[in-house]
Amino acid sequence: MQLETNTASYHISFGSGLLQSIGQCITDLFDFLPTKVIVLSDDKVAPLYGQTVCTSVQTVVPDTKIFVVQHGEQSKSLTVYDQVVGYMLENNFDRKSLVIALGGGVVGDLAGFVAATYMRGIPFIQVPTTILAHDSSVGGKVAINHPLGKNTIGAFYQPKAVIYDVDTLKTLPKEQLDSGIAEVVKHGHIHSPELIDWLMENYYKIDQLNQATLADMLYRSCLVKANIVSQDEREQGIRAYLNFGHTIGHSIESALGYGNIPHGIAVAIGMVTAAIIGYQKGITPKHVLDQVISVNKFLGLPMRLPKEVTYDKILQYIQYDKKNVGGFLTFVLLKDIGAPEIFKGITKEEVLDALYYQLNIALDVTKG
Ligand SMILES: NC(=O)c1ccc[n+]([C@@H]2O[C@H](COP(=O)([O-])OP(=O)(O)OC[C@H]3O[C@@H](n4cnc5c(N)ncnc54)[C@H](O)[C@@H]3O)[C@@H](O)[C@H]2O)c1
Ligand SMILES: O=C(O)C(=O)C[C@@H](O)[C@H](O)[C@H](O)COP(=O)(O)O
Ligand SMILES: [Zn+2]
Repeated sequence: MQLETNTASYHISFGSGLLQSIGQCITDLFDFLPTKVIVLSDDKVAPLYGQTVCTSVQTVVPDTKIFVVQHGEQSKSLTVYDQVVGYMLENNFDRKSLVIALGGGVVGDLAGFVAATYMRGIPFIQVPTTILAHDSSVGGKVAINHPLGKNTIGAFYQPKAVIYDVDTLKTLPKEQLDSGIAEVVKHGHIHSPELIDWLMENYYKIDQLNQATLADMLYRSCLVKANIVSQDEREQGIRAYLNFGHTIGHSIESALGYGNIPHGIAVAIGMVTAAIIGYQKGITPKHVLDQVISVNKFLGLPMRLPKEVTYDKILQYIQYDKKNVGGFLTFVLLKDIGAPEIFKGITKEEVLDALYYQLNIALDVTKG
């Protein structure tokens, strides 16, 4: 799959055994080989795949080093960013060096932000290893978190390539499956009713981690993402649709302290809240709200806020959402499945009403 934006054009490869060929990819991508390569990974992924990647890259760039951060959302921080940049400076990484992000969305966002800012920008390649990272590795949003707001320190900076070796998914813990599927559901709700149907029909194989079905799902979901990003790289309009469920989702993540809920799980809850807000405003038809709820139920995705998150905290953190303009809360709401729209000026009362409603349906669903 090729993604064309205003600033870049790059290939997203899906397949088996791709980690072993990253060295060759680098040769194909660059007229002049990078001077040095830093492979950024985390302490769960590096022991599994770090050596394979480094060995492949070292065949073309002998000066390749791996830098390993702790796994988890806490690594998307200024502190860890500072450690990576410090390491690169001390080891004489220059403007012709290359960053490779080997891992899930945390490593991808962090490494991308390092690449975007190190000496005002050096190239990077995304090597995603989670299901969720089909979303994070494509499209060039790179960021770290501030304690007050998710991804509030970041950039739009496209990778030179995305290399998705689906063999890596064999070691992904099962609990990461749901989080990744939530972003597939999001892509379906905003752009592709067919993707939702496909997901429901194929869920048995997905749940069994059937590799071919997983690869098919990632391809279908990436198509949606690539389509939207190619039309609106810098979120001047329709790219905000990709934020469906994220206003509340990000607030839940911030309220719990980063790393205490997987991103996709928070988004799954946020999609239900957004569907309720839309329903209560007369924008989202009841059958669409019902479908959002039933898809979550079918896939075993949660419906309600974690008990520890108070409504006050949600109202506090939604203030820092990047979609807000001039202090007006902005939500992506559904007019239909596959037909989102951006709504400015949602009030805190409307959000609170939706959260009460959500608690009640969540209780009903649990009873049922
Ligand atoms: N930039 C974007 O457009 C975008 C889109 C969606 C999400 N995100 C960001 O992505 C992050 C979440 O990404 P994630 O869900 O991939 O989380 P993650 O990167 O934390 O990975 C989840 C866990 O799985 C482990 N892991 C990863 N790959 C593995 C493998 N193949 N085998 C065994 N273990 C493996 C990791 O060590 C980690 O513990 C969030 O910070 C979110 O904000 C960004
Ligand atoms: O690519 C996008 O655009 C998205 O919104 C994708 C989201 O799934 C992702 O979580 C993104 O990082 C959220 O963006 P943000 O601008 O709200 O931080
Ligand atoms: Zn997301």
